[in-house]
Amino acid sequence: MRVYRAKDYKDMSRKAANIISAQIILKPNSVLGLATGSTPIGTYSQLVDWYKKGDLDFSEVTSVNLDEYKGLPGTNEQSYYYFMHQHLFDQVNIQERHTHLPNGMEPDSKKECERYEELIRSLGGVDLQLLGMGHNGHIGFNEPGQAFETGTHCVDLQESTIEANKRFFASSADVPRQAYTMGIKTIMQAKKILVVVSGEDKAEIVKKAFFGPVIPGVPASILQMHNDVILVGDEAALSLI
Ligand SMILES: N[C@@H]1[C@@H](O)[C@H](O)[C@@H](COP(=O)(O)O)O[C@@H]1O
Repeated sequence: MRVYRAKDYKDMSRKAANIISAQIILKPNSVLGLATGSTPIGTYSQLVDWYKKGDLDFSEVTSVNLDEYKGLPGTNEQSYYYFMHQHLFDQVNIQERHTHLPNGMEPDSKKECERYEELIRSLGGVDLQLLGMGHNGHIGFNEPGQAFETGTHCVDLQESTIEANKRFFASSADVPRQAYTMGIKTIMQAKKILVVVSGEDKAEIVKKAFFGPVIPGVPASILQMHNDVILVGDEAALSLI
């Protein structure tokens, strides 16, 4: 694992965007695994900026997102579909048909998870997977305790995750209780993984995930077993390592 220390959130975003940008320049038809959450917003905005300056071209890029709330339509502002269109897809020249997320409106979990897993396989896998990390070490929506070997599946969100994400909803009662997410196995199959972390509140989990034992209780700890992981964090998030 390589660790890039950034001085603040802006610097972290620029460093992460640089890595994604290099990926696209070296392989214009890359399959990017994308993430939501507040941490990668600055990374997306930096990519949009470079695109607008003419330095990046997304026309051949394909994207597959990590996860989506079950039961939220793409028109809902809290859906990850909406988030991705707002922060990236609508602002660059990626082709809509090349952008993929789990379909939160598919009620049949088995059917949707199989479709998504098959889609990723048919694309030849993910070249670069961007990840944020929850306070309990979740990646995507893989909550602590789940088996490392799962593919895309439907999860019951933990109370702490619902609490953390309620800031985006009117109340915690409005936060969906389930989500579709790529599994740990799906994530680990990506050729390269880029993790972004920011803020003092992530320092403890960063230490546990990257320097503690590899255990299902800390889902992100499995990343220690991947042979091409880059961790980009700001001073605060990396303060304990
Ligand atoms: N499903 C997403 C994760 O992919 C993300 O990593 C996490 C942390 O979000 P933030 O970056 O806002 O701390 O939030 C959500 O639960």
